[in-house]
Amino acid sequence: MSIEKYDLVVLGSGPAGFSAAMRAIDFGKSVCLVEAQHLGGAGIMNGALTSKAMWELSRDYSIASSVMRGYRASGLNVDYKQVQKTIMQAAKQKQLQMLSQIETYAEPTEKFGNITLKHGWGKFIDSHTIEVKSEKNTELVHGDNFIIATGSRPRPMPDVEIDQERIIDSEGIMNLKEFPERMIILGSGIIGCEFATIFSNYNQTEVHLLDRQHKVIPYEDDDLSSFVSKNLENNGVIIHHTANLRCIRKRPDFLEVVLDYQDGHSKVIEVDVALVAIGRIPNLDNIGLENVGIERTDRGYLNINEVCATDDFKACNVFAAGDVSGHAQLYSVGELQGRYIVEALYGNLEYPLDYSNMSTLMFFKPEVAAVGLNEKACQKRGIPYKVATYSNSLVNRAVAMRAIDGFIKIIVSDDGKDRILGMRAAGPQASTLITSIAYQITQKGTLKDIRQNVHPHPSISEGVQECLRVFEEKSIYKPKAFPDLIKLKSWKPEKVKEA
Ligand SMILES: Cc1cc2nc3c(=O)[nH]c(=O)nc-3n(C[C@H](O)[C@H](O)[C@H](O)COP(=O)(O)OP(=O)(O)OC[C@H]3O[C@@H](n4cnc5c(N)ncnc54)[C@H](O)[C@@H]3O)c2cc1C
Ligand SMILES: NC(=O)c1ccc[n+]([C@@H]2O[C@H](COP(=O)([O-])OP(=O)(O)OC[C@H]3O[C@@H](n4cnc5c(N)ncnc54)[C@H](O)[C@@H]3O)[C@@H](O)[C@H]2O)c1
Repeated sequence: MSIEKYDLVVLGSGPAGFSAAMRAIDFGKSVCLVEAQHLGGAGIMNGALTSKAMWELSRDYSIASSVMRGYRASGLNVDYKQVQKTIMQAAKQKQLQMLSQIETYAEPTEKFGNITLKHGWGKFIDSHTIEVKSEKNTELVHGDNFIIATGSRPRPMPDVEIDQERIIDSEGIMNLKEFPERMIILGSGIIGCEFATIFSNYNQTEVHLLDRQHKVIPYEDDDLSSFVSKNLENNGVIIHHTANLRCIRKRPDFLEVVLDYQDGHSKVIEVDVALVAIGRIPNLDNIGLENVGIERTDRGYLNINEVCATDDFKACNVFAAGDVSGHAQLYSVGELQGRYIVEALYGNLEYPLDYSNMSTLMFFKPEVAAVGLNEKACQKRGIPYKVATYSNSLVNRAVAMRAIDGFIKIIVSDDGKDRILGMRAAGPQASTLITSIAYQITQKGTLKDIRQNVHPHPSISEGVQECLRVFEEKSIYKPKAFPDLIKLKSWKPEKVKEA
């Protein structure tokens, strides 16, 4: 059997694998991209793009059905099948762009390398060979270097069998035939809260959300968790705080869900669909890790170093990027790592891999964005900080939009240096606002560095400007006049550490 040879072989075409492959052709390399399922991985299908398409559509619907804006739409109705069709059009559009680029670079040119896409399951035979197995055939592929970018899948819930019809996870959303009348979402992290937002926006489904703790998105500070909880409830979501799932009994026409609360009482509810969203686990089974001597961490991820190598850089030809790496499971992290590996291999590394400025966008109602440290993280690390909060209800643009629900919260170090440590933004355009502070975190910026920036009017970003002014007691609107809307406080550990 003849073996095709490549400079770089990438397992998985999600954000991590695709970005690595595309960066490698910039360096004139021959690349083989192996994909077992959907081109684009969870970055496109059953993941980031499809869920965001669904969120956007649900938000439009929710705005159209509102009655507080001087208009009242009549005859408004929504059809799940049509919604699904629109989402699939979005996914298809993106996949066709990816395919078009792959086809454009099928042959090498003087300046660029070339890329070959193979559909099939990739598995290491040895450290320079993988087997690619599809329904039609099995072939061997040789590579000088490899990147494992096989992503993640939903974490199974003990004793809950996913049938992807009535008991689904995020991979089964597209299998639903219509809006369920009643639904429970198990897990109140980002995916759980995003789908609770989406289904409650459509107002066709009675949405229950199981939250094992007191607050949803438990890793965030209490003010943000409470804000998200309150808004979900205002949108009609029934949140079962401090509840654990005992079991789901499948009846012919409904599911019987038994919940046990921390205070000892239990509740039985009836729903039509249960959606499990309790985290994601890496796809590392049956890819031949044992044939290349790579071990997994206690948490099941790949043990990678500062350049995403699975061993000492000079001795290593197997790298890992994206959700398998054990870093935050975000599209941008996968892209960053994938591109970084290629630059480490074929280019000159100009800066170390930096995760401190990675923003997380959460598509709730309203949207929420996070970058850098929050109060919980500062306190855990013993970092003294000051924190200012500024409500959107004082920001003219938000007032004009009639969308005053939200706030800006910025944290700076309280060590005389005033270094920007983190920001949380909730409200319209939060996803755009976060990048200015993310940039300051990358640049190790201080309050002094950014206070000269003048923000245009009327913009939501004026809230960031005012929030920064609060630290120096120079804001136009004052905490004394609006104690509930503008806040400044500080925290110091007993033993102070450097930020
Ligand atoms: C519902 C949902 C919403 C999300 N929303 C966001 C968001 O708004 N913003 C954000 O930043 N992140 C979001 N994420 C997370 C984001 O999608 C992931 O972090 C990202 O897709 C991970 O990229 P990756 O390349 O590591 O893996 P993946 O995207 O999972 O891609 C891995 C690919 O590898 C393939 N593969 C697996 N094993 C093999 C094998 N042996 N051989 C060949 N191919 C293989 C898989 O089929 C898959 O296509 C969301 C995730 C979900 C599930
Ligand atoms: N907008 C975005 O950036 C975005 C959107 C969706 C997903 N993602 C990524 O996908 C990853 C997975 O999302 P997720 O929401 O599934 O995970 P998550 O880690 O954000 O949240 C999981 C939730 O499930 C709860 N949980 C865990 N085990 C449970 C159990 N047995 N019973 C009840 N609750 C349980 C946890 O307490 C937590 O609240 C995230 O870490 C995130 O990085 C990102």
